[in-house]
Amino acid sequence: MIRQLSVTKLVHTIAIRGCPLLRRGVHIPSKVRKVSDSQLEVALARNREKHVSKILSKVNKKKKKDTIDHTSTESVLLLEIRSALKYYSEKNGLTVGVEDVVNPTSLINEYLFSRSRPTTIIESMDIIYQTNEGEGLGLIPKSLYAAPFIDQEEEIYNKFTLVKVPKTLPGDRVKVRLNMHHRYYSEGVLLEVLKSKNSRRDNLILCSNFNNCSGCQLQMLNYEDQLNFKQNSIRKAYKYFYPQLGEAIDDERFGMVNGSPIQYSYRSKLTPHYKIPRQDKDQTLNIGLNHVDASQGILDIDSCPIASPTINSRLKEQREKIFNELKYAKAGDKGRQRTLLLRDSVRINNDTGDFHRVCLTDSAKVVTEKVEDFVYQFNTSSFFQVNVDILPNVLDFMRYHIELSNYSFKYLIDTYCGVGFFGIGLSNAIKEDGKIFGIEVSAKSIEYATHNAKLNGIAVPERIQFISGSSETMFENEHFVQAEMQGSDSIVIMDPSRKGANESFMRQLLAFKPRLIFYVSCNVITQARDLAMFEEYQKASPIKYKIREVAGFDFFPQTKHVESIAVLELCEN
Ligand SMILES: C[S@@+](CC[C@H](N)C(=O)[O-])C[C@H]1O[C@@H](n2cnc3c(N)ncnc32)[C@H](O)[C@@H]1O
Repeated sequence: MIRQLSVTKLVHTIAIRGCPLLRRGVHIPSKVRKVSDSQLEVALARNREKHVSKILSKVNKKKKKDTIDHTSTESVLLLEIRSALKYYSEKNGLTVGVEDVVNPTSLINEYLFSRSRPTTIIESMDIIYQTNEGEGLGLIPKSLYAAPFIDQEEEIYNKFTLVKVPKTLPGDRVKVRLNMHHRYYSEGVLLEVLKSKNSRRDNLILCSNFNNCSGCQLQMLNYEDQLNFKQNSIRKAYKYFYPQLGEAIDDERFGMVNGSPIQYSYRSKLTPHYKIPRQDKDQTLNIGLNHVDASQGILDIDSCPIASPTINSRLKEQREKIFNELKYAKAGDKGRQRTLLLRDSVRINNDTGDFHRVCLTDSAKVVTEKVEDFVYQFNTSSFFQVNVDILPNVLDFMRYHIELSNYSFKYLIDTYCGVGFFGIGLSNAIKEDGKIFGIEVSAKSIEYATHNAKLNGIAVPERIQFISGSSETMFENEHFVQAEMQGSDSIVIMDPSRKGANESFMRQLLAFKPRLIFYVSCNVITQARDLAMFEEYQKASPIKYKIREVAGFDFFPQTKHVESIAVLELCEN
């Protein structure tokens, strides 16, 4: 089959897959047709569209990153695929391994581009496994559909395609359309749930966009089942990345998830996006979140049931505004993607102390939040948790563990501190003559953390001090060193972003020897990896820690996400 491809698509294909198109007789510009794969890349990069080299470097960078990051989504999916096949094989007395689900290059290429891919409908497929991304996996014989797209029959004889389908559960029988094919799996789009032998309850789904929106994954489950799914995600992460914990992971309390006080209307921030149409006549404008089928771009949404009521009413107003202003879009802005900011904030009446919630849309405005008796202010680009209702429960959990230590702590060290949430929120949990240190890489967040300390009447720098810098530099910071803090008097909280901490931080943490450590994480995969690394360092050291508890908190009901808090205590020698 001869097909015209844009240079961008061609380069993308070459960068990702090698140059399969040459072998398949796809049209390639004559200037570069008779050259080797690498020459082709260079020729395209030098001679054709300006952005080609940019695209190549981006793809290469991603490839490079992926090869070293075992915690990337793709690497974890491969672990999940192995688990799914093992489970399926054991259940059915078969041996299906990853080698049996490999997609040949010709098949991958055939389904690469949304505009030209074949329409393949699988009328009936059973979902056998649920990944930690909340997607179902089903297995179909390749002979069912792949014969026209392969070079040799052996490539499909007795082979399977593993199909990943969002919004499905083990026990569902589904009708799907096949989309992109990757090396070990394919993407399926759910067309219909034919039958379910599981706890699916479609009548629980509150959102009319649920099937198409990439935001939520679990609305069809009752809340208890959602929490069980999340506990299972925590357990799987530890089994994959910290298997040394052994049977402890199977304990029924391990990773048990604390529910959110509210399961809808909890999100205090929403950032829908839209693309300004290129043509004046083309007034189709979708303002919303990504479609679950990536080839469909942005899904238009006019309300989101997990977002707060103030956000939803403001969303309607903002959408109107954008539609009305479309005709005034500057030529240079056409085709550009824009993000709409919707941020809940508290308005406090200084005379009465009463407060109510409003929704901000201007990124220059300052957000105010109230958790327990503390007030926090920050700019819209600073990090702050978006489910404020669950935060008192998290602080209570930490206070419980502090009390359990039966020790009067003098120091609280809040690493990756953002605008000071934990340091300020737990400031009463240490001795009156003690001190709190916070460190954070964003200088703007540190400005707000210091402001928040003062706002809440905590003496800066005598009682609390926030330092701008990378968390690893905390341990050599002059103020930190001058305070002559003893690890045995200290609690360290670490709350890194999704990529987790790093070797240097974990080594310094061990050397500092805090009595109690809270590792708060929005990515349990990197948390488990870091704690396994921490255990490795302990082997060469007399300092030993025990994991007192790993608990989940459901910061994002209806979605696949879970916050995991690991509590580590120093073992007495
Ligand atoms: C998940 S947020 C937690 C913020 C805060 N603990 C809270 O709950 O609001 C992670 C924070 O770590 C910061 N960060 C990322 N890398 C860092 C590093 N190497 N050192 C210090 N802070 C970092 C980010 O800017 C972000 O504010």
